[in-house]
Amino acid sequence: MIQITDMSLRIGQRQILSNITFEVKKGETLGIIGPNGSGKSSLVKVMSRLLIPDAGSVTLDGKPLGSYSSKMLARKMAVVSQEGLAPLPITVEEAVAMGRYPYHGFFRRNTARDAEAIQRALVRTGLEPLACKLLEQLSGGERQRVAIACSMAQEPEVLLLDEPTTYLDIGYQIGILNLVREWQRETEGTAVLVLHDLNLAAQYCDRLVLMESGNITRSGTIEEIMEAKLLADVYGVKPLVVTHPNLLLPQILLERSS
Ligand SMILES: Nc1ncnc2c1ncn2[C@@H]1O[C@H](COP(=O)(O)OP(=O)(O)OP(=O)(O)O)[C@@H](O)[C@H]1O
Repeated sequence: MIQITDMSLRIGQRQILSNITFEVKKGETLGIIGPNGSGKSSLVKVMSRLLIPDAGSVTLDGKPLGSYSSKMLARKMAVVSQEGLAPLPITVEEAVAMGRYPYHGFFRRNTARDAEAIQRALVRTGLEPLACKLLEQLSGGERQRVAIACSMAQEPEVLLLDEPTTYLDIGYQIGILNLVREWQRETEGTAVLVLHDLNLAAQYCDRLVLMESGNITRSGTIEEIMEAKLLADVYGVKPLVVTHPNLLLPQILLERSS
């Protein structure tokens, strides 16, 4: 669905990403992990055309990303950025309605089809009771849910979520990731998730891409990435890899150093 080949990105004099090659397959959940500053957000920005690489290619459904009009791209792909939604004085419903922009522009009235998509996104994200509240009256976690509702109202084929669980308590973290999973089941959508929590990444992703200093150190199955020596080298910690007793997936336990 998305193919990135030999892609490199410079910003000013700085090499941010180098020789990135990987594929996101239709219907899968791909996790991007790696230490702070390793290039995960920059990679998501390239995948969503917010940053233009200076070498290599990025294609979506076989066509260069650059060949899509903004509206066509927004119908295919929705992005929830790390920054989330600002606490603006607009209602939750108005914010979610912005997700319909690619179908009619900002200044046209919502059609019945738009209203249906907005309502579905509000229900799916459990935001219906908050529909008339202002964003500025919501908690950070609730605003995060609004950002995701907005991206779902967009009815994309691919959702790119950059650290969707940052600042959220464990209940909200699981809630957000379950939401994405349910959306995928219902729509056969594709998801790319940047996650810091490796245990959640192992539970919710089909495959992982591990980044380090602007490069992909390894990409592969959960078992191939959740490997003690590899994670120790990349993160500089001493992880103990154990098997989750119910899910039978690798999970890590960390040891304090002194
Ligand atoms: N606009 C910019 N100008 C210069 N350097 C930048 C710019 N944006 C990002 N960088 C640098 O690129 C590198 C990768 O940043 P990026 O935000 O992609 O990393 P990340 O893996 O998402 O980090 P984090 O986990 O901390 O969010 C960092 O060293 C960062 O300082």
